[in-house]
Amino acid sequence: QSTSTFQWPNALLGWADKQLFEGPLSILVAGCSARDDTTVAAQWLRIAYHDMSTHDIDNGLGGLDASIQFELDRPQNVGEGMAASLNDFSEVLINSPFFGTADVIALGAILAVATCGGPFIPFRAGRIDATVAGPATVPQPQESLATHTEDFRQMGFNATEMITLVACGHTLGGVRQVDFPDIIADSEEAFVDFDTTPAFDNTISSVSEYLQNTTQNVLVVGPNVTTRSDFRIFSSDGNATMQSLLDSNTFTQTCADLLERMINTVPSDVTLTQAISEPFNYVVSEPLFSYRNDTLSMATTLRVLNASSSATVTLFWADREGSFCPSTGCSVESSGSEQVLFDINFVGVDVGTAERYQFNATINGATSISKFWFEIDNNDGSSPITIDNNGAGLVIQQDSLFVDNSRSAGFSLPAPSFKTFNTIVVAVRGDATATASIIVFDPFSPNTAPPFLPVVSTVDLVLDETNPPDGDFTFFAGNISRTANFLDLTATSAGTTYTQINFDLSVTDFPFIIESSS
Ligand code: HEM
Repeated sequence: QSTSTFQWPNALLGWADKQLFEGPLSILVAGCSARDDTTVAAQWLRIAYHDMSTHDIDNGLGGLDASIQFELDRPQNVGEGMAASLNDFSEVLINSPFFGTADVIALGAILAVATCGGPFIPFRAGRIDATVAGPATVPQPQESLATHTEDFRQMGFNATEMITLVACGHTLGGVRQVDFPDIIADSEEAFVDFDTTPAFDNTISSVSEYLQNTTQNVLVVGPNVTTRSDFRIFSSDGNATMQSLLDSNTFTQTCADLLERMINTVPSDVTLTQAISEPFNYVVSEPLFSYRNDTLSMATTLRVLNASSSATVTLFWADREGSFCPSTGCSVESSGSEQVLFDINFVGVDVGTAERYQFNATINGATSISKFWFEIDNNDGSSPITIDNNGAGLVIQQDSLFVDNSRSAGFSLPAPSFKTFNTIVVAVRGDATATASIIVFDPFSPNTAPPFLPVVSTVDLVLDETNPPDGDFTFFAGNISRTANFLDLTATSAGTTYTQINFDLSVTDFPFIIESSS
């Protein structure tokens, strides 16, 4: 078993891998053409820097914490790209109870740099979103070199690192006339790019064009001398740092290191996960259960990196007492597989191939399941590989409370309501005297302008008249938004409370029922 696979369950690492390698942000940011209203990469990098700029190394507060959502009315955060980026991040609906907007901003910066041909910066997740604005500490172009040097020191970067970080940032995008009419007077010019290539590079870039005195960067040569902040910063050490960045390997490597430090600048009480730079070897999706006629069904998938085309993959499980039951067949071969689409390919990052194997296990309802594991036989004479969570197995925390995958459904109501919703049916081991509720996490924000905050609500479930008791189970139901992606379940039955946290709704495959008016 590979060490590049995390101990299951780990909702944060699983989600971080999924959003980095298979998530929708790569599709949204793909392409790095000259700056216009359709290219988003540059503004995604800028927002990460502005959000990080609230860090104060002296007291450990601030950093990349999504406080930018509450700071957009400040002159230092002027820019149409700011609200637009937050809108992009909100629309993809990838926030979750443990993966906030700050993680999405960091991920956006990584993918923006990659799609423009820059280095692929490893991703750490686990940032904590601020709930209020941070201090007003983002440097502005009209401020002095001394002010900027002190601002960057406070963020954790010395004077040389300041020069480099600005040069790395200002190889993408440029200045918008509507945002900075004092810098670009000509209202006919919508954008003035920092350099003549949209790419993240130094060959024809902010660095070489600056040193050759051919730069068009308005923060270097703009008519307004007061706002030539890049000129003051770049020349502050007699161009020594800029000269060193002429070497393209130095440029790429130094930018990779500093941008990584930038996006990982977080309040000192925040602990980030391990760095992820390649997909985990094996990823197991949320097991989906359903109970019918005394039988428990479990569906799950296993993603295998660089899978062999001749592989046979088998799911095994142990019953409630922990025993394995070969005679009654506690194992099932995968029902099929599909090639994984690594969306990160859209930004030019090649992470190899993977196959996702599907499993549908039919489990004796009375003896149930306590844990499962997988075996991969490549059928090439090599020993089969066991995927068993470092020996512990993939443990089902309890089998007395679960979302019933085949009884839950999506609905679309006819006019005049036109409402759409999911009806979540939850199975509880117990009778009608049990109670059940769910905490619903919906990443869709009703706000039309930042902050785009997720909606978290509690729904008390009611006894489900359409699903009469079956075996030991009674069913409870409630309606939730179709964009909700995570649930915490709680039920109390005969004095015992059961819980299941972070149930991943995004992998469910409920039927969708369109009701007609007749
Ligand atoms: C003293 C420090 C800095 C100042 C005064 C400054 C100033 C500016 C200004 C005025 C713009 C134009 C924004 C607009 O019109 O929307 C801009 C754009 C940009 N800045 Fe900076 N910046 C600084 C440092 C940085 C750093 C450290 C980074 C990242 C590492 C960065 C990344 C960017 C990017 C990518 C853009 C282009 C945005 C776009 O095209 O939408 N900046 N900067």
